[in-house]
Amino acid sequence: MTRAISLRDVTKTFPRNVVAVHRLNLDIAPGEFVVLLGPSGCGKSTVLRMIAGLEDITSGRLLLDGEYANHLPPGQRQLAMVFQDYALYPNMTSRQNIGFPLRIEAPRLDDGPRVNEAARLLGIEDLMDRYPAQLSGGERQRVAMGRAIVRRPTAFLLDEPLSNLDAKLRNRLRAEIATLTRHLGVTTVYVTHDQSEAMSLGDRVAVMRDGVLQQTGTARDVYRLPDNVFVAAFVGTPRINLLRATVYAPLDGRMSIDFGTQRIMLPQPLSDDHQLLRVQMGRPITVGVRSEAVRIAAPGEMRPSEALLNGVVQHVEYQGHESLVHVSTGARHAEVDGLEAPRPPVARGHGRRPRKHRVWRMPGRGGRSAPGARPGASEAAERAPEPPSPTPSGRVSDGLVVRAGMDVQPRLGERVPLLLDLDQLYVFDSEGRRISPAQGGRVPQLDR
Ligand SMILES: Nc1ncnc2c1ncn2[C@@H]1O[C@H](COP(=O)(O)OP(=O)(O)OP(=O)(O)O)[C@@H](O)[C@H]1O
Repeated sequence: MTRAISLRDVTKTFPRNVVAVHRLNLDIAPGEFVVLLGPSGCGKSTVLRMIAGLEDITSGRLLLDGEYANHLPPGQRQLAMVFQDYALYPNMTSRQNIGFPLRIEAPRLDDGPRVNEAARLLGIEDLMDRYPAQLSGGERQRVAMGRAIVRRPTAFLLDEPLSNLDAKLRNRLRAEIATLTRHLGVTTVYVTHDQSEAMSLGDRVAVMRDGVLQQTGTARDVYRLPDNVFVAAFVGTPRINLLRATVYAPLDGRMSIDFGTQRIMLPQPLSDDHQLLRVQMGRPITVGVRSEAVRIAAPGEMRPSEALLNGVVQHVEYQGHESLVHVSTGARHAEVDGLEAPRPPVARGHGRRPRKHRVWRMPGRGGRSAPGARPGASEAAERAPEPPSPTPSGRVSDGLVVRAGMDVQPRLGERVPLLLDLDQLYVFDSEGRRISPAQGGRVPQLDR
């Protein structure tokens, strides 16, 4: 049996007027796997605890299979919760820990068959006579999962169940949890602040910020069509580049986006999405550029949908199959409130002065130097940036992060041309709402 879970206008206020969750609406279908994602303190655990009955709902309604359930004690909800800290009884073996809920529920029942079944599903048959102190973190979490599934709950509520484990084990257990819940066909609500975990699990992701639900959708939709700048910044690795800009839309000239030190002209005729930018004329906007939407390549290789910017290489993160190149364009980066860790500022050239005016060459392509911008496509070349200069705090403004294949090996301080795919540009208004691409219209593609 599985469960539909609905939250209708649910608010949770703690003493001293701490609003942990504000008017949250979420419908979870029977058998669905939904991930609650958001930074620390955004209210994810509180939502889960309200569903479990461990926290009272201040206002709004919880429905289980369409029935009002705010008043039901936890034991009557048939939901199983798993926490990050396992919470196993240290003086009980795995077998006793897993069987414990059954012994409480029905002391005379022979729990053997159900405990064995849980152990088999989790592949922990050989660990059943060990005590928690004799188990690794991953094994303990499997036992905790066993204790959750043994009661054959109608839904799983998992609160960061893997965050105490190392990265490799986390990946493995993540896949196991997804397989197990699918096999059991049980509704699952999974809380995490790790966006890569959220993207790899679950049918849908619900992104929260400051107690408010920002967006729900498949991982792909949330990545491709973020409703606002917060979702765009929270979902995706490396984090989306967010640049402050202004739209210029003269009646008798071409529309352009001005980044302060450089400007890109939008191709004519304007696409429907670019038309939407006209009303933003003169207002501050935020332009979002994912690292796969910009490439380091000679202007001669520019495609019709691309525009040129110039920048200076600040830092290169070697990743094996590719590099993440941080390039300073002189554009100002937009800050997003409520994100845990802003990108660390990049130290200027690891202590070395970037070499000024080094000309970028494409390795293995005849060492061609970058010619000027294509007429009409961009004003980048005429207004190329100077190497990054320190901010008043002494930090260098952080750069645009660009993915580069192994055939591109830029050096620190090198000036490089950046080809920006205008079809993959996101534009957010001064309130952070996505203007472009419009819903249902052209959407940036993941695959290139
Ligand atoms: N019992 C409580 N009393 C007062 N405030 C609380 C209580 N529990 C949680 N809060 C507050 O409610 C807000 C949401 O907390 P919650 O634990 O739901 O966030 P979270 O997104 O799960 O965070 P984390 O990822 O760090 O666990 C926070 O500001 C927190 O300080």
